[in-house]
Amino acid sequence: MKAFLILADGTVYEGESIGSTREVISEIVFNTSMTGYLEILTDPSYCGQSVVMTYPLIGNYGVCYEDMEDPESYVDGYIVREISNSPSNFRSEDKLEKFLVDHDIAGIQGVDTRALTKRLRNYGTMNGMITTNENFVLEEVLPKIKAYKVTDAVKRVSCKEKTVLPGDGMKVALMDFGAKKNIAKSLNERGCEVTIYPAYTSAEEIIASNPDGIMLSNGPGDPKDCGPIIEELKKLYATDIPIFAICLGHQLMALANGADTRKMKWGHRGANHPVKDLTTGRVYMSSQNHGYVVADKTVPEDVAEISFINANDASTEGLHYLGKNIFTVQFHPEACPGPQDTAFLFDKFIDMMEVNKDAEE
Ligand SMILES: NC(=O)CC[C@H](N)C(=O)O
Repeated sequence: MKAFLILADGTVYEGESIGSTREVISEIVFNTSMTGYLEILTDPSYCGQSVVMTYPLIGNYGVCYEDMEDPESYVDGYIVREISNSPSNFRSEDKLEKFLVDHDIAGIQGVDTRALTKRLRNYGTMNGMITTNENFVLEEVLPKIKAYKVTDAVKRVSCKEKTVLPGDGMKVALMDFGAKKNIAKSLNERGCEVTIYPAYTSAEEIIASNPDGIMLSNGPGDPKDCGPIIEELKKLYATDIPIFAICLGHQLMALANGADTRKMKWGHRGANHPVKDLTTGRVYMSSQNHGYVVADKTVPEDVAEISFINANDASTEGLHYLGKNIFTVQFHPEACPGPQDTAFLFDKFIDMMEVNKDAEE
């Protein structure tokens, strides 16, 4: 069956329908990872978006359900050059197309994803519609496409009740704004007892549970849509509890402290984004998925300093809060997919919690 991708600028790409045949309007973003498609499809930060994979053959090692970063997929649409129908991998349990059907993801293959990505780079991230309706009327659908905005995303993806992963090390409260599984796992593997809290849990409840540290997760949408959460983070900042934050968590902590965020032209989504540690000068490869960023020069100088920058475009990739046990990063130290170069940041967080706990005793 034919399928069409219609961009907000009126460009139409014709391809073949894969996965669900439902019609979706979403934000169209591209990811440059060569592998890790299942981790990408189950990263809750893509809620309300359709993902274009720039690598031309996707699905060639099948579906390994263990690799999922969330039991659900919040990706609306999936755009590829070619989907593999003959996966070859001893871990594979299914074909990728079955996964797209099972999770109601509207897919399209046969798209010139290079041309599409160039367009998104030149004009910036755009909304788009994926449809199997051959009789669409461009003038009718374009206003709807243009009007689309990702809303209430954190509420949709966050857990509804708190859960505990037992451990006999440091006690960590993980705020789930749409957390990828490997964040809790990375802490738990290092012995931490991880309590995962719904995004809208009050600061009072977190503080009353007396955690050794607080982890703020990644998550979807515009950070400025999370006003009530930002208010709670201000209260958490005011305590002496060590805090480590990733991606959306990093953006929200910056907003809670007087900095600003802005939407990037096309964002960073891939598994080889170089980030430079400004203390040592060393560059690490990182996994990334973000469309917003902490705006340059908006971080109050007496509150935090920039710890990492992106080596490609010099945008802010990390903050270290002055006089506080708080550090935050825009990239993904939990990887999945992607290089594990920056996993040492979890060890840094654990050291920080231990030193802080010793000092208190
Ligand atoms: N992975 C994330 O946490 C993304 C944060 C935010 N939704 C952005 O796109 O910038």
